[in-house]
Amino acid sequence: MAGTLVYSQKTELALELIEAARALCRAGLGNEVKAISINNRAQAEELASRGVNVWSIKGEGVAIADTAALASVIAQVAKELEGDAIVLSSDRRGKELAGRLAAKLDAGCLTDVKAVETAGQEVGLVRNALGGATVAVQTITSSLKVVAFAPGAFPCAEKVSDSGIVNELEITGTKATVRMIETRPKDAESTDIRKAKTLVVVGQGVEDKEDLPLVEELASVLGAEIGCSKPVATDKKWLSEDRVIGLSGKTCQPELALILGVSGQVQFTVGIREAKVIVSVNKDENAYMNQMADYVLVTDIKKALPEFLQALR
Ligand SMILES: Cc1cc2nc3c(=O)[nH]c(=O)nc-3n(C[C@H](O)[C@H](O)[C@H](O)COP(=O)(O)OP(=O)(O)OC[C@H]3O[C@@H](n4cnc5c(N)ncnc54)[C@H](O)[C@@H]3O)c2cc1C
Repeated sequence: MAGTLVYSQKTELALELIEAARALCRAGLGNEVKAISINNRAQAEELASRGVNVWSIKGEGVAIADTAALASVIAQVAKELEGDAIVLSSDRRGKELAGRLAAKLDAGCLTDVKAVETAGQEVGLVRNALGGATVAVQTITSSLKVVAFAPGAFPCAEKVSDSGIVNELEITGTKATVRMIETRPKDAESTDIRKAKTLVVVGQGVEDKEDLPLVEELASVLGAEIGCSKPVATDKKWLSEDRVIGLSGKTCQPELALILGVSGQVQFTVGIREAKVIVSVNKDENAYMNQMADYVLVTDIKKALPEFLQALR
């Protein structure tokens, strides 16, 4: 038995993956967590401070956006270190990397994994199935496994006094397939709604864009972040995609979710069902969202928004 290899270019996610990989080891997959860091010495040291040995790889010309080149590098390292499992983050880039690596290494692969269980003699990987309507425990039967964990599924590994070792490794001959022309920071409104204690959620029931400032004011009075259903971001483009809740967005666990005009399709509710208190405002008393809510207000949002603000200001 050899190692479980962890990689994410984002340090916070890599720290979560260390805990995920430890859970895999406890369940019987691999006996040592090892981390990979590519062209990022500072990250390598941060990971080592969590008590894992790190391979800090210098890959000339390997850009983070170049998932084909990243996959080549990680595949080489996995062979060298005789990894049993490669653990990635199920964010956009991580999912692409997972598929590429699995194909390169002839490994089985699961993405969007939320937890680890033992399933008989096997390691069970817990993930949503049937579009989020149910939860399944699945196993990978190939000897080498690629597992991508949902961001936030595990807490970040804590610093320990006994740091791991940072090993330098140079990889040459990787062919870059992407040329980086420019990098830009995300726009200022970008946020991580997964961390919000209170969420005001905009659904398509918020029919007029002119009502968004009222929603923003309501969020500000409540000290809340704004989330949304998918069509509000992807079809209407009123809010950024990193605010989408659900299967193709984020899974949130706020103390309070005030949900404005969301019908409650399973692809949405899978991302909010762990909220402590759900309030649904919907003019349709039979909306699915209301079945999950702790409190339901059957009314038109146009009427509810000013009244909420008047009561809370
Ligand atoms: C593979 C796949 C992945 C998906 N992933 C996601 C995902 O991650 N997140 C997501 O959200 N969706 C996702 N979807 C889409 C999902 O199925 C729904 O289409 C979407 O959630 C609907 O958004 P909505 O509830 O805002 O809009 P609608 O379904 O149109 O619902 C609007 C609601 O507002 C109410 N309403 C209308 N006007 C008013 C008013 N004036 N006052 C009060 N209430 C009003 C209506 O009664 C209705 O209940 C996915 C779909 C697929 C196929």
